[in-house]
Amino acid sequence: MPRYIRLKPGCEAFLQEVEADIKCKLEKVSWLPGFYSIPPDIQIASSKAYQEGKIYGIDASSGAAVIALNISPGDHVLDLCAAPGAKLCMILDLLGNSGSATAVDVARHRLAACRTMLQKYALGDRCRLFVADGTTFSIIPRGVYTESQSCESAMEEKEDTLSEWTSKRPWKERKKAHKANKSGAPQLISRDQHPELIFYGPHSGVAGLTKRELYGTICDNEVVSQGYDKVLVDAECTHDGSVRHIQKFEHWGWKTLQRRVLDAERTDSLSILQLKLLSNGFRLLKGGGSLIYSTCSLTVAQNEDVVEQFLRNYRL
Ligand SMILES: C[S@@+](CC[C@H](N)C(=O)[O-])C[C@H]1O[C@@H](n2cnc3c(N)ncnc32)[C@H](O)[C@@H]1O
Repeated sequence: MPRYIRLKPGCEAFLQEVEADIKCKLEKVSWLPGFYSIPPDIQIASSKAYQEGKIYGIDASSGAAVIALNISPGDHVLDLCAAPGAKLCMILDLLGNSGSATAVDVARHRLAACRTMLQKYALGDRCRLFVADGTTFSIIPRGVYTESQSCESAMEEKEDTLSEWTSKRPWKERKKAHKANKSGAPQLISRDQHPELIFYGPHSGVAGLTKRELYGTICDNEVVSQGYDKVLVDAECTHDGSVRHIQKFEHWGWKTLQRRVLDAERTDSLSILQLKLLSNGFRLLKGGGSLIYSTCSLTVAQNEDVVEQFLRNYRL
């Protein structure tokens, strides 16, 4: 199985330099712009090109899911299960200097890794990251504006206006994060917890909004005109379609395959989660927009069945 890399747009002139750096020839993937295949034994993590953010390690199948979104300039894109962020980086590269991307993930530590990746590739300008449950996430791209406001509440809100992002968090927040880190448990947000904004870029549309505008909700009818142009639901799954993931069972022991991949209770609850994520992603989609549902599983239960059930629910 070959491995794949994606060249950062604008770095095409460095192709030969990258080849010399990782000591192999890059084979262009004809159907996937910017993608190249390399032999499986090539390690890119220690290369200069990777460390300088000229190349990304990303599977061709991940690239295919993003290409299917058909991103156009100015699109507001929602990535509902975004961490660790390989597809999000590609979305932001395709958006360039227009539109915005909103990335959501239920796992704080995974989304924090995504933030690090955005910083490495200098892609955070038009992006905002929310730790939130994608099955209930309700924040629209540009904020909810309320027309009739008393003078007093307008004053109060002015004080609540979000200024430019700073990585300096109030000590209470830092203490909480430190405590959670120390416990070693995965930091997952619950369904009814308020979304937590852990990063936003200067052109993400957040700075200047009041918290009420940012977190305000609108009715489903209004989403038709104010929702996202493109939604990616790259749902949590059993990863059985990833050869590299399945190879890890050589190390974990094949006996654990039953528990990790084939367990009926786990796959049933995953299908329910997948359907909820897909339905909520669709709820936030603008009229005429496009949604891509993807998984890295090959099971019918996590793909065709979920989509079929979704279409039945919406009578589509
Ligand atoms: C297949 S991974 C996504 C990979 C990612 N799109 C990328 O390209 O790097 C699935 C992600 O879904 C997240 N997830 C699981 N349940 C979720 C939920 N209820 N809401 C939002 N994200 C969820 C997991 O934390 C995990 O990061």
